[in-house]
Amino acid sequence: MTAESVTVRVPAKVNVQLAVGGPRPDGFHDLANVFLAVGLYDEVTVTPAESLRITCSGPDADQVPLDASNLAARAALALAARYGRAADVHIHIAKDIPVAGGMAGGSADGAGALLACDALWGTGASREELLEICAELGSDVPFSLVGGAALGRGRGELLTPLETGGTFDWVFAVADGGLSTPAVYRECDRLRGEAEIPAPEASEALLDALRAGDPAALAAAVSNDLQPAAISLRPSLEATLAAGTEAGALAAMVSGSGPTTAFLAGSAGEAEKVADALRASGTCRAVRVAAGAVAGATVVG
Ligand SMILES: C[C@@](CO)(OP(=O)(O)O)[C@H](O)COP(=O)(O)OP(=O)(O)OC[C@H]1O[C@@H](n2ccc(N)nc2=O)[C@H](O)[C@@H]1O
Ligand SMILES: Nc1ncnc2c1ncn2[C@@H]1O[C@H](COP(=O)(O)OP(=O)(O)O)[C@@H](O)[C@H]1O
Repeated sequence: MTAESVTVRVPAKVNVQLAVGGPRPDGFHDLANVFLAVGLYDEVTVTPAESLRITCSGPDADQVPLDASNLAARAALALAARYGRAADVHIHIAKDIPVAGGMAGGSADGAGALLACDALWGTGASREELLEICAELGSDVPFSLVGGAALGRGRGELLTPLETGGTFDWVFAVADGGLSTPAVYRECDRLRGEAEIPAPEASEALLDALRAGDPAALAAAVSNDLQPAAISLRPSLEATLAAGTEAGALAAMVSGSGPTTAFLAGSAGEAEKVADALRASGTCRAVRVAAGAVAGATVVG
């Protein structure tokens, strides 16, 4: 690694509320998407190179595309195009966030590569410009840059930061294989049929619970409109959710579009107990423990 490398650390997310409106003419759905950044991280390192190249390491590395469809490559190309320069970097992704798991790993890499290239190239781009590029890359990418807790409106890209009054302890059960986000939204529409869909709104009780740092109150208020669709496409998630509930989790839910399932615990110690029980249950591929809220994309070296 040369002295010119820049490394950015970017967290995963869990959606503590995901309220989904009806389909829009552009194919997206309006959301009230309450994001919480949690301490599972990808690290994105950019180094000057002859031309754009991507490598990836980590347990799920074989599932990450290494061509121009990778969100990190798209981020580098978008920033380079805006500043009239070549995207001549080697991007290395040290991936710890489960792939296609509903934890925004690809979005994290997009935000990470953007911030890393910006620092390496010294573009002087404003925060607003970076957020604009993030929104072009994907609905969840702006949140990966910002982190903490935030309400995402529109398709999730219009962020309002939220206060959190304490740390929330989570357990994540990683499932075998991924779920396609567009397929889960389509299944949500199919299950809803002709029903009238109200405009999505953030729950006041949920925002109060975040502000108070109260896990029991948060557990009572969490919701995910994509959960029935994820379970419809992957019925085995029911068994994982039941195993976490039996183990004493305060709340058990699908993380975003899934198939990762998320369990809120009352303390770090409780989280370890839930994690042990999930590991023993044989209902998932891997179990991770992480707390949030944590900071968004951050230059670490
Ligand atoms: C569901 C959520 C919850 O945070 O994330 P995941 O759980 O998959 O990580 C997000 O809405 C995913 O955001 P992201 O993965 O960035 O989606 P995008 O790349 O913008 O869009 C991919 C596809 O998802 C669908 N999509 C996405 C966002 C949205 N508000 N409405 C949609 O219908 C569309 O079919 C779109 O073509
Ligand atoms: N840097 C990246 N890391 C992971 N997946 C990526 C990346 N760039 C593009 N993708 C694609 O995005 C899809 C969604 O992956 P990911 O962002 O991890 O999940 P989710 O959208 O469920 O949070 C993957 O199947 C993969 O094809």
